Amino acid sequence: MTTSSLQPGAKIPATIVTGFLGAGKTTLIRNLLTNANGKRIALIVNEFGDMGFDGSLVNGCADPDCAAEEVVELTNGCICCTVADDFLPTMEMLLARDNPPEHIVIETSGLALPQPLVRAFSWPSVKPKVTVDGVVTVLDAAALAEGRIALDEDALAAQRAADEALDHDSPVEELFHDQLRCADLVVLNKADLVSEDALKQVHEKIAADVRPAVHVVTSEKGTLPIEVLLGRGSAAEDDMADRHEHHHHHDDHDHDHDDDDHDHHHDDHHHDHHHHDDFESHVLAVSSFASLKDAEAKVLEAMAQKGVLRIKGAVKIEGKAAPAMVQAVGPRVETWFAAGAESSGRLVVIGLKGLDLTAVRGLLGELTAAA
Ligand SMILES: Nc1nc2c(ncn2[C@@H]2O[C@H](COP(=O)(O)OP(=O)(O)OP(=O)(O)O)[C@@H](O)[C@H]2O)c(=O)[nH]1
Repeated sequence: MTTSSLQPGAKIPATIVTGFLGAGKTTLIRNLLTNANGKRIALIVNEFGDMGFDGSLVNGCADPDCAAEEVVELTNGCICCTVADDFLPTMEMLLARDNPPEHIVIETSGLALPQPLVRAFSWPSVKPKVTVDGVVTVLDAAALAEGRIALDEDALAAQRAADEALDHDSPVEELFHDQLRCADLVVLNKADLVSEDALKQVHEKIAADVRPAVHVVTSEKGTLPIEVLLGRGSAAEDDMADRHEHHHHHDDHDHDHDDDDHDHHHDDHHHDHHHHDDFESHVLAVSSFASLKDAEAKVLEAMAQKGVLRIKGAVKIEGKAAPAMVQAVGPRVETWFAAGAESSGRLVVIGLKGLDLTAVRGLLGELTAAA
């Protein structure tokens, strides 16, 4: 099965993974690459060393234009390159390859602010070809439960002092808030190390810093389904207004009111009997929709049901030969006709265990026998 659903000529989606030292970014990404299912992912990191790839996963680079130490090919078809000097040249080099990646994942250094990196995607050589699919902020739930941002705050301070590119005047808490504010998905990692109650408190503590409609999921060792991590379609580079950096922070609560519903959604799907979120996915057979608009409206409504994170598939629209592709994540639903494609007449619904399947079925269709 291929997970690629790019429209022809579509921009390559890029996912930015942020989070402080030791939060579990590398662990999460390693997991993601292992479960790439043949999707060709390019990974941009500051240091290869961190990734801990074993030799069997690494090949020499086939591209004569790139220095071997800057780019490595992984045997699962993925590529990994380091940001040697600057982010943009690395990106341009990736885009110029004969066989460009299907998805780009960028691991930021723990102290980098995501906002300036997202803005770099508006650069003329990059903007037409790539879009920010989502900013994933990984948090160390164990450290946060103890009232710390990183378990090893001394190491964090040392990392900070050593990095001349950083603005040393802003307190580390501000960086933390900014990483949260820019997130399209927040991962509360290391859930195995904390109690249910502590996890709940951490969740409450960060809630005000997370933008409305952003999901907070918990994980152990960053193990999350690829569909939850990738394909969020946030186009963050065109949506910076609400991802502001620290200084406007106090205004945030005003925005939050109209989205109380969403916030409740996040709040009640955690902390049942397990320390990490379990996910479930269902395949629904959909008869047909009256129009693209009708499909969009129903899928949007289904996305608002408790626990639903993602809906995708290809469905029939009455009177149309071409099937409509459906991609939905968070508050965004995209539909488009894909001439020549087969309509599976099916939608895959992915979400947290216990999602409101009855409501979703009422809106979209029936479970297929295979599900
Ligand atoms: N117990 C537990 N340990 C974890 C979990 N996730 C990661 N770790 C461990 O935490 C340590 C840091 O994880 P990394 O993935 O290297 O963290 P990072 O955010 O990439 O850290 P830097 O690259 O140093 O910024 C490693 O020893 C991991 O094995 C988790 O869910 N539970």
